Amino acid sequence: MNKVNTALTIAGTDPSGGAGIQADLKTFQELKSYGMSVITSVVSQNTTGVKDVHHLPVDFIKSQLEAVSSDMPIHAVKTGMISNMDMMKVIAEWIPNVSAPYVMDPVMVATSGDALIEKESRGFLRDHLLPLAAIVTPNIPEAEFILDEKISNEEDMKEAAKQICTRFGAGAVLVKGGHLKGDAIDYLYDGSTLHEFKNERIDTTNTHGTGCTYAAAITAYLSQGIPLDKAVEQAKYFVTEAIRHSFDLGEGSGPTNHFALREEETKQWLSS
Ligand SMILES: Nc1ncnc2c1ncn2[C@@H]1O[C@H](COP(=O)(O)OP(=O)(O)O)[C@@H](O)[C@H]1O
Ligand SMILES: Cc1ncc(COP(=O)(O)O)c(N)n1
Repeated sequence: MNKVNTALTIAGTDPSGGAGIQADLKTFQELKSYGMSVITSVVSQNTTGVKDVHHLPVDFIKSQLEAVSSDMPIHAVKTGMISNMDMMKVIAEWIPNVSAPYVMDPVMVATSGDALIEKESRGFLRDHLLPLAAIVTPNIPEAEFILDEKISNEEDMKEAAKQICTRFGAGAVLVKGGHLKGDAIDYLYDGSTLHEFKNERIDTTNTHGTGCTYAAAITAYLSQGIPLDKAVEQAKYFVTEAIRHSFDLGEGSGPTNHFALREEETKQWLSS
């Protein structure tokens, strides 16, 4: 019998394929986890920004969650865009029934600057979903909102990772430094140890969906039983290569390349 590890994403969509559900499923597939998805909102967006949003009825989100969990094993689960409090409540009630690591990407604003969740629901996300997560992956503006403090440098990022973990109760916190200048550095605090993940900053504006892709890669590796610090280390490599080999598609911030590792492998194979 074929054995496979499964990963579920609960998020909004991106018809241009670089972010949201589409980025998550591509990443799961590349990393050889069986991908499954529950859609929260259908988003009319592309590399230039969000045009329109259609929220699915909460009962329909519940129905999708029940359909997948009543039939399929779930080895890791990730959430992305959850637009409002009613959706958050349904998901927060459902998550504890799944005995699998939960990766929370606290999506608030897209790279284009468009808001993806209601402003007044951000606090609910922090207070009710974040404590359920094995790992939460805020970028700098998201970490600033969670703590209500400014984050200007690496020392602030390290402190923010610790504070979010201890004050709000996530199992681990990965503060991502994509929005600072200099090297692309992220800090993971797992409740006892601080880990640094550092890569050179790649000179590109093609960063649409990087946060989704990174969190999805962590989810895929966790679904395979890889320990958290290794899962983040490998996911950092995956997202860096996805940015390095990103595509100049669309008029705005282009998408990352989810099959970049295959290109690297092919190059290594050809030169060996
Ligand atoms: N230009 C870049 N070159 C290399 N890595 C980057 C670049 N921009 C972002 N990253 C990395 O991509 C990941 C996503 O980070 P970030 O942009 O902070 O999140 P988000 O997409 O949620 O805003 C992080 O590992 C960050 O360090
Ligand atoms: C449905 C959905 N979810 C998340 C993002 C954030 O993407 P980014 O990583 O570019 O901020 C997005 N643009 N759309």
